[in-house]
Amino acid sequence: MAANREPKKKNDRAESQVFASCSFSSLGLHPTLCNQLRERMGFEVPTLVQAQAIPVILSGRHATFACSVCGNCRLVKAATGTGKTVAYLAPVIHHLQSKDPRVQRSDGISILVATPGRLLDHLKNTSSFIHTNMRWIIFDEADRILELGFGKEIEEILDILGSRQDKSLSNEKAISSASELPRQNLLLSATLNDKVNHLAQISLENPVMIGLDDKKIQPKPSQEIISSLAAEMDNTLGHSEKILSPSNAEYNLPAQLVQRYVKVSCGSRLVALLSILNNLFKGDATQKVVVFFSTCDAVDYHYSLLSEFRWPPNSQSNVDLKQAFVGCKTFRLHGNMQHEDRRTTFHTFKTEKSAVLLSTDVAARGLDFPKVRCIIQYDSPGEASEYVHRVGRTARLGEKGDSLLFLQPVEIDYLRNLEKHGVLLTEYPLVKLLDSFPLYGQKHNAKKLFSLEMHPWVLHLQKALESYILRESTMKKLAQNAFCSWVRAYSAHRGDLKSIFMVKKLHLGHVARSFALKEQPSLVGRSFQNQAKKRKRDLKQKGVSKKRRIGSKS
Ligand SMILES: Nc1ncnc2c1ncn2[C@@H]1O[C@H](COP(=O)(O)OP(=O)(O)OP(=O)(O)O)[C@@H](O)[C@H]1O
Repeated sequence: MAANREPKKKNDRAESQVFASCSFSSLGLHPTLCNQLRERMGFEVPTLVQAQAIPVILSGRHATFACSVCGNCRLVKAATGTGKTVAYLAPVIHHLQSKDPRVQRSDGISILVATPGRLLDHLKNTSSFIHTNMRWIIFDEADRILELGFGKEIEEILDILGSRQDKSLSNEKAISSASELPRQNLLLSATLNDKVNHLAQISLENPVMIGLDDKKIQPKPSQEIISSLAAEMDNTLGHSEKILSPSNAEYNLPAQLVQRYVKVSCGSRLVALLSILNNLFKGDATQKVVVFFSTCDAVDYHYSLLSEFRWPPNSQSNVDLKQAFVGCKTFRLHGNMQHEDRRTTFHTFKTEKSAVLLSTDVAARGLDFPKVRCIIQYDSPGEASEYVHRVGRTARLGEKGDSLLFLQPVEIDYLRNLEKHGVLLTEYPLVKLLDSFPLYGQKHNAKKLFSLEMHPWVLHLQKALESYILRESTMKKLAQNAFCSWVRAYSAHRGDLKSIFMVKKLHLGHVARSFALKEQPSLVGRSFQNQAKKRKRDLKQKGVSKKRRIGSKS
């Protein structure tokens, strides 16, 4: 979440329906905190999810509220970029600011941000880690924590903290001893699934679902807001089973987000990507774009290619006249980079006005880059929830945003998968775009094409790219590494997705073309096949059934 000193005015985005028509103070927040939100962060009014969540979280054991729902458990589901962070942090800070006597430095840690593994370790092994006054347990990106396999750790944490609902002692222990106030557990995500459902069941008693009908928030005094929200939620929801019914698996996407897919055969993917990026920055030189890849190697290769590849490629051209093919600064972000490099990239890309960021899923969730205009998913995301989080890096807080998903013709069924979650995409007119590139000073028209690969512009750019990679040995090595890890990642799709992203259906020669490799290098092919054979052998020896093994992708 970013500190933003430019005041964001509600009127600028009247149509976006992101902001509520009430003030922070009317939600019951401490006046000092309201001033800080306005003066230091530039937040004039709350967003809709904040207007819904803040009074509910603030209410704690409030009598008016307690009559309709049990006062100590909350569940927040709202679209990406709607201000969920402040929705839970503001009430926490409000309580810290209102404490009498005031919180002292010597009281220790007031807010602890932790990963499940480290937290559990401290809870078990650090004797000086005192948690008796713990008031809130907040699971941000709850579904991801569980997806990553931290379910057991979370259950243990809840057990140790006495916050698990199915334990006989939990209600007694869940009262924090110093404040005598009930502990609140908050789960947050833009996407909920069965695993979150389970976590909600074991950690939340009659949770309140925040982020339902956002439009009903009107300016009212805080007490009235609390009462009316309580009544509204009670009428709409009633019990937790209803809250977590399967219909809620449908994802909240920003209404103003324009979602498209581009159907392109494997061998023409790279040309399509570069042409689309070139066109985006030609159309508007001041914009930011994020491109998602499946592996660190793929990010490294495309980063070098975008940074180094010059245009026009003709060797007779004056070197000074050659330019980068895509007219903007290029950045990369992935998990194999040094922490400091990642920080620098993050902060620089944040403030850039015109740039493209190439990234793995390390940037798919939670990261808040202002003014990203377009998200390109060059490698498909897998689970639909990951699609939602990736596209959520644009169209934040009511801003405009576009997203583009690359799919090969054999992968087109992935659209059905998204449709099941209420995510609908329209097709991007790729041929029209390719037709617009002048060739040898002439515009061409490829209406009578049999396939995209035969499009004159595709042939022209592909040839230039392949010659470039052939000349540059470092680039060739990067391309080969990227090819290998791309195929590995492709073969690691799981569940239903295995029948859509079938490695058997891939023509490895065409995959090589998508890395501008003239041929599928035999060494690369052999090493991949050897690795696949070895994996199979290992699994057989261990008696393990065929199971997903990605290793670290991002
Ligand atoms: N009331 C407000 N007024 C103006 N800007 C705000 C307000 N609340 C939050 N923001 C800004 O909105 C942006 C998105 O907020 P945040 O990152 O909390 O969204 P989120 O819902 O958690 O998104 P994600 O699901 O992607 O993590 C941030 O830049 C934040 O500073």
